[in-house]
Amino acid sequence: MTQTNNNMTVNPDLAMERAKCNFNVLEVTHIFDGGERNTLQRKKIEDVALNSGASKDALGEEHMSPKEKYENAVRKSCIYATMMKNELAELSGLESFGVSSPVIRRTADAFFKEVSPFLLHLGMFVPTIMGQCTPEQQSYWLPRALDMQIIGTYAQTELGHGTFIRGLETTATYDPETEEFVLHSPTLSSYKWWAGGLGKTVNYCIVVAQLYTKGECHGTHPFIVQIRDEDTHVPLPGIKVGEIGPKMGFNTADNGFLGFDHYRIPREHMLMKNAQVLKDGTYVKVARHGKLTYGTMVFVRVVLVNEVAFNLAKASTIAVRYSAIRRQSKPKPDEVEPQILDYVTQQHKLFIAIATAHALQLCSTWLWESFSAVLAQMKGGNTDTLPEFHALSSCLKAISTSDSAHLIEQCRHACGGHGYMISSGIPNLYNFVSATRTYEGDYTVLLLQTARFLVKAYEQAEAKKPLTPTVSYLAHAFSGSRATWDNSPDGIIRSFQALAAGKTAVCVTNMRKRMRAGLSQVDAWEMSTIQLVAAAEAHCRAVIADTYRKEIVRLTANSSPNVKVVMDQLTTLYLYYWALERTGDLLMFTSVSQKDLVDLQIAYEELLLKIRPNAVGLVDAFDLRDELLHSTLGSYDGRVYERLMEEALKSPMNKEPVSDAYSKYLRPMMKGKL
Ligand SMILES: CC/C=C\C/C=C\C/C=C\C/C=C\CCCCC(=O)SCCNC(=O)CCNC(=O)[C@H](O)C(C)(C)COP(=O)(O)OP(=O)(O)OC[C@H]1O[C@@H](n2cnc3c(N)ncnc32)[C@H](O)[C@@H]1OP(=O)(O)O
Ligand SMILES: Cc1cc2nc3c(=O)[nH]c(=O)nc-3n(C[C@H](O)[C@H](O)[C@H](O)COP(=O)(O)OP(=O)(O)OC[C@H]3O[C@@H](n4cnc5c(N)ncnc54)[C@H](O)[C@@H]3O)c2cc1C
Repeated sequence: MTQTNNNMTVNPDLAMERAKCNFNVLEVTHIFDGGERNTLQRKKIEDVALNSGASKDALGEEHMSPKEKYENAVRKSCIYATMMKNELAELSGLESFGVSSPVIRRTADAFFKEVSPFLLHLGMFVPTIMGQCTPEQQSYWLPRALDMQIIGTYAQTELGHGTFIRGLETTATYDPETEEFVLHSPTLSSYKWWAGGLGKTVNYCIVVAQLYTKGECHGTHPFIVQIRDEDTHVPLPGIKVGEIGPKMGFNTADNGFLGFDHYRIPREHMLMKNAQVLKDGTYVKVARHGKLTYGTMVFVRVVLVNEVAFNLAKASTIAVRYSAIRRQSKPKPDEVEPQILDYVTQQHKLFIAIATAHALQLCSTWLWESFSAVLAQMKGGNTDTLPEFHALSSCLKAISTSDSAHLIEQCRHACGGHGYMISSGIPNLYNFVSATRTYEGDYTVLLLQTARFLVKAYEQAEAKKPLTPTVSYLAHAFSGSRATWDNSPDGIIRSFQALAAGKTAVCVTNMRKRMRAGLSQVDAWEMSTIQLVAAAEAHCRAVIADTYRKEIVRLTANSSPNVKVVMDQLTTLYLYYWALERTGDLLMFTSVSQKDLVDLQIAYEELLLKIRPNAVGLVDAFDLRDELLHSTLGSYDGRVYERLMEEALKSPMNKEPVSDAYSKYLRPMMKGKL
């Protein structure tokens, strides 16, 4: 066993990997964090939040009953929220604590193997108050929410409808006599369903309901609604609320249901930034864009790209470290069993996960900056950039969550049987991230939103009208010849854009054909949706590839030579991987030949070998403390087998030498006395 500086006993294979790494790990950490200052600030926050040991459980969460798990999660949420109000608020340098800080959010992961019941309070309740309230409403609600005097959630989805918001059934009918809204759930399918924290934790929620005033329906609007007594926490009369039951993950989030029986709230509890109902019941539209009430969803879609990048970084750290200590099979009889990381197929499974974590992390920062610019313009009354941003955030949310879920599962495959243990950390990561593909807008549904934008942009390009930046490549779609293949990074990115343009053109052509053949526009669109989803996916891959490449070139401009090399290798790997995944499309839409593709495969395999010696260094650069990983397989010291055994011995099943099930069932059955 090798000793490190701080006297930690480290598995010798991992120690060897670290000795072999040829680049400065800290420099890459700074790139991933967005600069040295951010790294220092993150570390300070982690030290304060995690060094006290407050995040630890006496008994592993996985051995608790559902009720114990929930109560334990509330206990730790309260500890963490108190830390946020006190020590962490100042350190995080945020005006309003925690609300948009990925570091605060990530540090919280040390406290929860699943999720906090407060996630929706900070993730959607507070952002909705910030985004949908008038200044007067904000000054009343925001301090109470930030100080955790009230805890809230976001109740939009109903039993009958999640995707189709316009189809929601909950009604909010204005009564000018009492200046109140009457909230009502007219059917079983109108019951709110899913909101995180609603089951047992929150006392307030944002409710999205169909607004009726003066006998007219004005569509869905948000309302802030008290559902439990602020002192006793008992549900208020007219409210039917509870928890929806066990799920694949999110089992500490007490997702809930909620129904209203003619439940009254004051007029001022409608969130009135974008639309108002006056005392006499007159409806006044304030916003210049009809979809601004969907703003919180757009915010969360942006946040999620960062969230899944972080979770993928965790899974790849676990799987790469484990692959460095795990030895299996004997391809060369005279040599020792190799580390499984030496198998090229293993590298193929894992290095794309590292590269994707980088790509998504950098895209998320870029997306956040674009979002801030759109918000700043909207403050000045200009909503022109919103359609492009909605299209962009929709596809990035869809692809980042779907790719991350797939790659986390691939990391589990890479860990063999031990990856299936809860204690490996990977099942919880997968259960969490696979939900992100569905919530906040399902994958297919969001890609079809992007496709709407692409088709419109294509028609603009056809009419030689100006295009917005992310689709400017469509201007080249009418050259009449296939894009020229060239295997440089810029050449591959141009090919990805040609794929997206080509697929969009095919969709438009097919829809026009179908309409000429007599189909309505809606039916022609529906018949083309498989290809429209593929076009939007191709567009998103082009955007991610282009952004990742540009950002890495920019961020490594002053890096040391070896960091430049390894970062360049990772971006190239990302481009080769996706080119090889899409060979059929490249053959359709570019001049690539069979020989070019065979050469590209060989170049890809050689690149894997070049990255191999730096693999552990690359995941170390994510700088994920053991407390965040929650993993027997991925800890920094690589004491995998010791940890697996330690965890197994904690199982309550091992507390008694003979299980009660023996005398109750096994013995009678074996003795023929059952
Ligand atoms: C410290 C802690 C800090 C942070 C927390 C950290 C992490 C938090 C992470 C996560 C939070 C935790 C958990 C979240 C749990 C999940 C919560 C939820 O799921 S809430 C519910 C979410 N629900 C959805 O997302 C529903 C999806 N459906 C829709 O968005 C819409 O219904 C639709 C599919 C977009 C369709 O809408 P609609 O029918 O109204 O519109 P049309 O299709 O007819 O389109 C008309 C026109 O409008 C454009 N448009 C649609 N949406 C938008 C938008 N948002 N912005 C701008 N424009 C929009 C659309 O493109 C059309 O344009 P056109 O083509 O006509 O020009
Ligand atoms: C863990 C978790 C937490 C959640 N938390 C919250 C919360 O806090 N608050 C809240 O309000 N909601 C929450 N939700 C609900 C979530 O937002 C919805 O489940 C999600 O938006 C998908 O909607 P749906 O369930 O209605 O799916 P559906 O729309 O019924 O989707 C089912 C299938 O139909 C397809 N489909 C639907 N419409 C179309 C279409 N137009 N074209 C093609 N295909 C289509 C979808 O692609 C999907 O494959 C949560 C969900 C989960 C899983």
